[in-house]
Amino acid sequence: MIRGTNLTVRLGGRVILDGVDCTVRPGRVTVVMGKNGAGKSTLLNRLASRNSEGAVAGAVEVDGRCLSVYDPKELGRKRAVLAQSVHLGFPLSVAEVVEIGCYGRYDALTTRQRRERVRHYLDLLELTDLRDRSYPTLSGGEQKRVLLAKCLLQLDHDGTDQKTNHYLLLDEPTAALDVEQQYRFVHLATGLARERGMGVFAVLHDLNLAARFADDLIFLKGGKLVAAGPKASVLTKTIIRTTFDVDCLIQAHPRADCPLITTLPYEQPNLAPACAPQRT
Ligand SMILES: Nc1ncnc2c1ncn2[C@@H]1O[C@H](COP(=O)(O)OP(=O)(O)OP(=O)(O)O)[C@@H](O)[C@H]1O
Repeated sequence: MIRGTNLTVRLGGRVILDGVDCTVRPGRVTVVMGKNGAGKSTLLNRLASRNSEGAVAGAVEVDGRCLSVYDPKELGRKRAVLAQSVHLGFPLSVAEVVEIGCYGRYDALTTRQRRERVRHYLDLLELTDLRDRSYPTLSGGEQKRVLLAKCLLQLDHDGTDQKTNHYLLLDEPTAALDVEQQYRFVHLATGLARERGMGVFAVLHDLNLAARFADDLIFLKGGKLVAAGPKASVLTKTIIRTTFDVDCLIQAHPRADCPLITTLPYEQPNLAPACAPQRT
């Protein structure tokens, strides 16, 4: 389990994360939600990094050991992080970017084993046709899938350490994906949690994707925890209103075993130019 206690981050003279407690459990999908600037990426970075910028209080334990005592390679084999966006300044091919996922075990794998793994994850993420393309020339959604393939390869455990927990920390993984790819991704991530016992932590903006995808939810507002816990207990109208300042309806989904959330429109903003001539 990844356990964060009293996580407090101060940046640019402001408290960005304020005494947040949270857990990421193996075999479960935990989704963090909140408005822009609520502190979601900051929380993810704090859970993922040995030296997190601006951390002024709190502790992170990964499977009972303090995050800061992990050797970087050991930590890299235990958890992979998909950042919100990654810009490469040099033209690596798609296959080369995915192969970076082998870094933590580079010496332990033969060239053939590395190639096989790269091929497997390119295939899994439907990237085989793009394998020789230059990464910077890909679309945003294609780049996201390449980085996800790299993360999965990073956690590929060869069947040798099945009992070791692995964690996938994803910052807006579906943001640039088309509708089909979003749902393919959701099935892949939930499959990794259910079948391989992976602990998945994801920042999402889509309430319905979260309602379908998450086991546990964390709601943040202004760097503070609004609520955290199993989906059934925290996915409520009151918590959504407190977090997003938006009213909603929560109904049973007609086709899936999860809630369906409809956000309700609020007053239209006045779009008239500020200096519009007054009508007489
Ligand atoms: N290095 C920094 N210096 C100053 N302020 C920062 C720094 N990094 C982040 N912030 C501020 O911290 C707040 C939280 O940022 P964070 O990226 O965690 O938000 P978020 O909830 O992930 O937002 P979004 O949904 O827009 O991605 C924001 O107001 C942001 O401007």
